[in-house]
Amino acid sequence: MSEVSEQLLKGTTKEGQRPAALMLEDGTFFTGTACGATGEVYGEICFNTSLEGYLEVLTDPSYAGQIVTMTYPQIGNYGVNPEDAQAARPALSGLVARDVCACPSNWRSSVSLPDFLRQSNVVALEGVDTRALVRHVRDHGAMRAVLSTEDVNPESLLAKVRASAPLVGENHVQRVSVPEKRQVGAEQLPKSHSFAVAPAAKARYKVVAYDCGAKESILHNLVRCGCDLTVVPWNTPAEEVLAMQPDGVFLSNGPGDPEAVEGTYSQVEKLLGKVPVFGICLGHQMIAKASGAEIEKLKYGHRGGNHPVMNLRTGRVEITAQNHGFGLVWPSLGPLVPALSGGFRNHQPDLCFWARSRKAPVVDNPRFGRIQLTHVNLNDGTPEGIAFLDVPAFSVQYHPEASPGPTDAHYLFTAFTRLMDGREDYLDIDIADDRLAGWSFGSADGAAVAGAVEGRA
Ligand SMILES: NC(=O)CC[C@H](N)C(=O)O
Repeated sequence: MSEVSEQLLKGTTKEGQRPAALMLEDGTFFTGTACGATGEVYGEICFNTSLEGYLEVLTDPSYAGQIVTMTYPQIGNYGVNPEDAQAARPALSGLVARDVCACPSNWRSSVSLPDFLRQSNVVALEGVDTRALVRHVRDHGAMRAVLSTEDVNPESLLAKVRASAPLVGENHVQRVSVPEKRQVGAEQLPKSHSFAVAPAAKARYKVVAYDCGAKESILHNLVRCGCDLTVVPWNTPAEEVLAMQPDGVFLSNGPGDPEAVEGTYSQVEKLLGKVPVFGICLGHQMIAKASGAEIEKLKYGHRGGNHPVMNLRTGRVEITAQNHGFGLVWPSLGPLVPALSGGFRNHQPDLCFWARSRKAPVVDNPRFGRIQLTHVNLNDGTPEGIAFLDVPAFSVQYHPEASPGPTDAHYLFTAFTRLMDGREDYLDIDIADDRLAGWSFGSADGAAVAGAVEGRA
């Protein structure tokens, strides 16, 4: 027991449920009860602060290799509606929660969360003091963890977690990408799509989407904006993509360490400048890697539905959904272009600097010319969006599709269609214009917006 932290936190147990335990690699130990599948799983411990959307989190392929803790204390209250799932099955390693509801009340629900976890073979633990766990990760950083319903012995769990593989260096993308190409069009859109108030725009853009573990809602948003999608595996050669003569290429989100996804970023390097490119999250990191940038591992990442991001071009703050553990090192993209950067020094953004500046600085990238920093996270000042000024490409680290989360950043999908239209002002979109894409921000008149979409198509 000597190696095991003093902080042995006893969780609550529900009658009739099997005991389960979570051990972190630094010896911090939590106990509670099993509320999903039984077994023993390994992964990097992380936490998500969304108040709702647990099914979308559970089925987001970007969580492969991670044990996710939900900070909201009651999880499962509204059950599980398969139409909200982001992939056919969960890819995460395990789930940790304070209290999981076995008797949901919701007309859309078809199964309770514990039943879904068991059917999907997700090992889950409840009864944990998730506030203590999250504070620990926040103070000490992301680390390896083991979650077990088979073994609750601290010594043996500690030995096992210390022998497990770290997230860094491992390619998790290859196991969540599509095995072969598939088409996604309006017929694949779910019948009930929260916030969508109009039918999908007529398909006008032929887009090839690299699937590194794409969330379905990202693909659906692209379709709603008028994209006819050919979804291809993560390592599809650029030549094959260009031979399809697409109007644009999309790079999806995805799990794990971006450094390990050379199969994608080496192809992106060959696509930039030849076709309009848009990337989200891992897709953004792929574009950065293709441009020779450095990527850093964040202390404990950003995961939730309430992260403020400033659009440095407009000065507008968006409340965004986030899920990433790595980020771009902005100065590594190239030397600053002082004439376009308002006299700022070229350093990694920090909160005070960017909150005051509201300038979108530009660097000169040796491979692709001028690149502008378009978005920063206002919680910690990290870079969250870039736009290339000499080739048609842009990307964001956060999630305009939300799912779960607010839809403030939906305009980025519309921006992609404008980029494919060859518009220079593609990024400078007013939310009112974005409503033409058939998206409600809580107050839209559905009929009027639907009419506008018909007119546009
Ligand atoms: N959601 C994502 O695409 C995550 C990207 C990457 N795996 C990260 O953690 O930073």
